[in-house]
Amino acid sequence: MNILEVNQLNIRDSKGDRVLVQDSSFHVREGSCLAIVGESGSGKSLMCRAIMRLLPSGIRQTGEIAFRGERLDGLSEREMSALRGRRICLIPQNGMRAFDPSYPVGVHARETLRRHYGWGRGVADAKMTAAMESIMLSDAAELLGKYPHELSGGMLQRIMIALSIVLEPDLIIADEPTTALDMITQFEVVQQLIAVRERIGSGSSMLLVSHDLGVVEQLADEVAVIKDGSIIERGAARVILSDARHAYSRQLATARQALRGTFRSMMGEEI
Ligand SMILES: Nc1ncnc2c1ncn2[C@@H]1O[C@H](COP(=O)(O)OP(=O)(O)OP(=O)(O)O)[C@@H](O)[C@H]1O
Repeated sequence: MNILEVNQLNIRDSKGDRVLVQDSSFHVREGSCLAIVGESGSGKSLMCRAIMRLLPSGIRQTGEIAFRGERLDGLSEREMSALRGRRICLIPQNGMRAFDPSYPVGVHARETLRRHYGWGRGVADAKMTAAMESIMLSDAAELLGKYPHELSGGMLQRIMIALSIVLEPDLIIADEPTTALDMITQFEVVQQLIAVRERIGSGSSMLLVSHDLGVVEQLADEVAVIKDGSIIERGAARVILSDARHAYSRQLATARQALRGTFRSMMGEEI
């Protein structure tokens, strides 16, 4: 069964009258991870935000988006906001964007958990602390007391991952979760995303966006390749990464070889 189905998604800049994403269709199977890969500017982030119905003003979307068979494009804003975070959790590209800059990150986490689960401060903090410890973030109390600008992008991303462990969403959308992180932090964040999928119930479904096929190889079951706003190839991750039909996909796959060696050596495997 598909947890997410996107049909004929079109995204257009209504001011500039530019087509940014064209006729894109894809689905995420229950319990599996679909990676959308493509170079910078190809439309990946816009797709994620379109699913969450969080596109900036001036950008228009058309097409069908169904989550567990229910059309998201037909929901009211109130229904959609009840679903965001709780059932579909977006880990955005920029960790800073995930948190309200005017409050310590713990206040944001508490408020999110109160809104979705009705938990008070004590329960919310205890759950966050346990989730943070489970992904090797110690000193939870100190971290939760800090404002977003006092923490690095990688740390904010990890706190967001901890929050998604507590929220137990049905679907995680991870938009370039490792961009702008150094190699060690990238490796840790990927390990934590693997752990999140294992930890949440029978295995959380994931839509992963990345231009880094080293990361995709670690996480994805299936891959869709996007170029200039259109999906040009889809298939099982091992096929796309090793035997893609499209020249552009093969080019991306070649670029991954260098990263693959680094990841393997970090994992202690022989290259
Ligand atoms: N608010 C906006 N108004 C107009 N054009 C936009 C807006 N946001 C994004 N775009 C354009 O849409 C295209 C796709 O952007 P998008 O951010 O989805 O790319 P991406 O594949 O996620 O790349 P990256 O990994 O660099 O973020 C780009 O050409 C970008 O300039």
